[in-house]
Amino acid sequence: MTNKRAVLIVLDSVGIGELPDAADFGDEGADTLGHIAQTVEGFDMPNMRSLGLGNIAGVDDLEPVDEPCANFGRMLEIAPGKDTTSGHWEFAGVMMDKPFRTFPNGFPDDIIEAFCDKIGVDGVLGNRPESGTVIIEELGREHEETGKPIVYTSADPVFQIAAKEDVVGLDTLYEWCEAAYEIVTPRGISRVIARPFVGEWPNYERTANRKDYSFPPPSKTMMEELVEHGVDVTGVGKISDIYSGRGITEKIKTKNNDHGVEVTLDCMKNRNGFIFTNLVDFDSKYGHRRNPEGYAQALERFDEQLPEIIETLQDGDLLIITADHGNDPTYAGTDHTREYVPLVALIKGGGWGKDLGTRKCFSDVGATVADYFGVDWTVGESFLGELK
Ligand SMILES: O=P(O)(O)O[C@H]1O[C@H](CO)[C@@H](O)[C@H]1O
Ligand SMILES: [Mn+2]
Ligand SMILES: [Mn+2]
Repeated sequence: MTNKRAVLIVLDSVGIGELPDAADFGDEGADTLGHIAQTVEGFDMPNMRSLGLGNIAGVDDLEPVDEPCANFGRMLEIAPGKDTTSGHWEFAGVMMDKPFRTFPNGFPDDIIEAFCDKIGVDGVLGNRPESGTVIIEELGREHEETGKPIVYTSADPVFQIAAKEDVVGLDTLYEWCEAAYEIVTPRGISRVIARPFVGEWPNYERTANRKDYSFPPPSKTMMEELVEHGVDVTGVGKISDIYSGRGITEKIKTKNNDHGVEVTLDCMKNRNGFIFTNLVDFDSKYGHRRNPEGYAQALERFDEQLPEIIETLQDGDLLIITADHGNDPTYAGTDHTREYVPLVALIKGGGWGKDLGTRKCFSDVGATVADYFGVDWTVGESFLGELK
């Protein structure tokens, strides 16, 4: 058992500018944070800037500070995907040799037929890449009349099933997802997602009963190594789902970003070990919805909460704040964007103001966390020494 604490907060989708291979993903010029700053008048994150956010190479739309109170840098993604799973697995040292499969024209007949046979329905609605809110508004009434599942995907390797809670029932929706998981994961899809919704057309609302069924990581995660060495790992938000529970000793689901921060603070006060949080609203509520104003407000809200996070750290605690991919709310389409992610890191009572440079892969995060707990881990390069 350890009495140390490391806190990793992933601001889901808060990218800071195109990666060198962005064109391969159709994402040239994407810059989530930069374009929000350029589009939304008065946008600022003074507390993140005081940690060094504006000092990061390429972050040109937020003012740098003379003496950043944290260490700062940016990270390159190696994984051949810009989805949440690829990014998070890379944090944990799971390197993918081939990308997951995406279905820009919808799922082929054999997949849909196998799915329908297995759940006993005579067809699905949708079956194309689409925004989840757009597709339920378009097909929700037909779904209410027929009871057929709304199936859709995105630029991510995901099979998503939307159903109205009072039409299909949550248990049935979850059974459909389990059936789909058996069919689609052998075909290179990383995740099946239940997307329940409620309400009356056209004011449907998606609910927190969303459930993700993730393909397990193909190799050991850094967190499994921690657990083997007696370090507790608490996953806050969708962390446990992303790793299929591997290396997570306790999972705490959250309703929204505020709740995610609240739970993280509570864990910091009452737990030891690795506290690993994902704040997904930036991505799901604003990035995919192409809503820069909402995105800016959510970022400013996190920024307001940051001082309490810093104050709650105890001497010697490690804090890392980063992101898993971009989702530029001013970019064409409604999908993620291939971007650098920011890196802000400190040890309470340790050094500050160091430029951690451009890290060669997201796995440096996992290597640093393992190093912090004194656990041997070979994937990625630890920057712990720079923080002391
Ligand atoms: O548009 P919605 O339904 O929010 O879906 C988004 O959420 C999925 C998983 O995070 C992404 O693949 C994207 O399609
Ligand atoms: Mn994500
Ligand atoms: Mn997303």
